[in-house]
Amino acid sequence: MGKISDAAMPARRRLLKGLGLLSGAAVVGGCPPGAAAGERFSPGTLAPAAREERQPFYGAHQAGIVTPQQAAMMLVAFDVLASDKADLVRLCKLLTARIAFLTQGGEAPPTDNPQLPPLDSGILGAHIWPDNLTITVSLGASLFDDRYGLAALKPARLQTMTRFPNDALDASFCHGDLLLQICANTHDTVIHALRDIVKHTPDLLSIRWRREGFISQHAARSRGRETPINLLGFKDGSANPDTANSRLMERIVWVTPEQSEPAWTHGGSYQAVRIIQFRVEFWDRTPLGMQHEHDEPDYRQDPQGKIIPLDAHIRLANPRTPETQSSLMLRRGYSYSAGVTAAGQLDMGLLFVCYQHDLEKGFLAVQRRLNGEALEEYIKPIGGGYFFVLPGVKNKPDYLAQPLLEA
Ligand SMILES: C=CC1=C(C)c2cc3[nH]c(cc4nc(cc5[nH]c(cc1n2)c(C)c5CCC(=O)O)C(CCC(=O)O)=C4C)c(C)c3C=C
Ligand SMILES: [Fe+2]
Repeated sequence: MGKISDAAMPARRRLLKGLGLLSGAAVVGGCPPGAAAGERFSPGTLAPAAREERQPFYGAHQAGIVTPQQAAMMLVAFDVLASDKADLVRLCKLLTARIAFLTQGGEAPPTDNPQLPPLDSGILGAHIWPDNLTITVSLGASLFDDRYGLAALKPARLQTMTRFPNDALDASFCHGDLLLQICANTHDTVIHALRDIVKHTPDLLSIRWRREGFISQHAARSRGRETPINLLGFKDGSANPDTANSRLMERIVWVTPEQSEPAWTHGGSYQAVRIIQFRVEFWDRTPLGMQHEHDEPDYRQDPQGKIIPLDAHIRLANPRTPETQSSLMLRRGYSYSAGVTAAGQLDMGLLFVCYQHDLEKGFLAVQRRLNGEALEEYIKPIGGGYFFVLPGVKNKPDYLAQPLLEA
């Protein structure tokens, strides 16, 4: 294995200075059911694993965004096959019913007739435990084409993801009419949920791409006290905004009536998804630099970048100036490990997911600042897309996307 040249060392040292080793103050988030009194969890940390744990389905916002991160996740993008708007309504009602059931749990439907296929995959046994499941539904810009007459109602900032300079996008891992972000305490529950939804929608949805993610078991076992470590070895998520602060979430994450957006979008959020492959073999051959995690940086005391270089990832991502306050976002990333690339390298990386009330001011502004950063030597974005997370379903007879489809 070749030794990395000296010339490459400062780049990695600089990266470490600006990444996990100066990761900002620990911020805390909501308190999930089943947590001990006083225990709080940030979005970058895991709730206690328990199959009885349940996230509410009904509410102003969908679950799975400010929800403390579960251990297992899957992103599944679909092409919608619905033949017309009425068929799209049928799909949304079906999704609502399945998600409401799966996230709250209950008895698996019995199969009385051995001649017929079973109604449930059976992989969770006779009882379907909620297992902290969330299924978050979002729509891609392509759903607002001429198929369903929704063009005039498209969220103002929703667009098709285009290539950034360091991207090597694989078309088979990009975009989609509809995206499900499925998260739970265990992968069994995530897979069961996917199979349930696919089984109920064969004429309405066709899978376009899929990726499974996880957060580190180390963080999982710490029950919220430690931020997950990503596959480059950085604590990732510690500088996230406080999800327990609902006023802050209104400002950063949720679309509100103050924005010039169609009324149906209020309570929803823009979601940017990026499948970012890491060059882990290269990274693992590069010497390490610093080793300490510090508190929230004060860039006003370091205008020349002597402590944190001006081009460090965290400084570019959030320069902490009054002008860049509008580009704050909530990150909810997961690691992925998916076999071997065609070039024989480990296919591992980050399923970067972030939420913001304005895609332009949030993800797009931040990614433009990050273009050309030193970290690019070790990463390659290969897929993803931009989506709009539907507002929550407030009450029982209502269904997902109803304000859009009945506008
Ligand atoms: C466009 C948005 C971002 C992309 C893409 C992104 C990729 C990326 N990030 C890391 C590792 C870390 N990022 C950290 C902080 C951080 N990153 C972004 C945005 C993107 N990152 C933001 C907005 C922030 C917060 C900055 C702040 O508020 O100070 C950190 C520090 C710890 C933390 O807060 O999470 C790490 C580590 C990798 C490896 C990566 C892609 C490969
Ligand atoms: Fe980052």
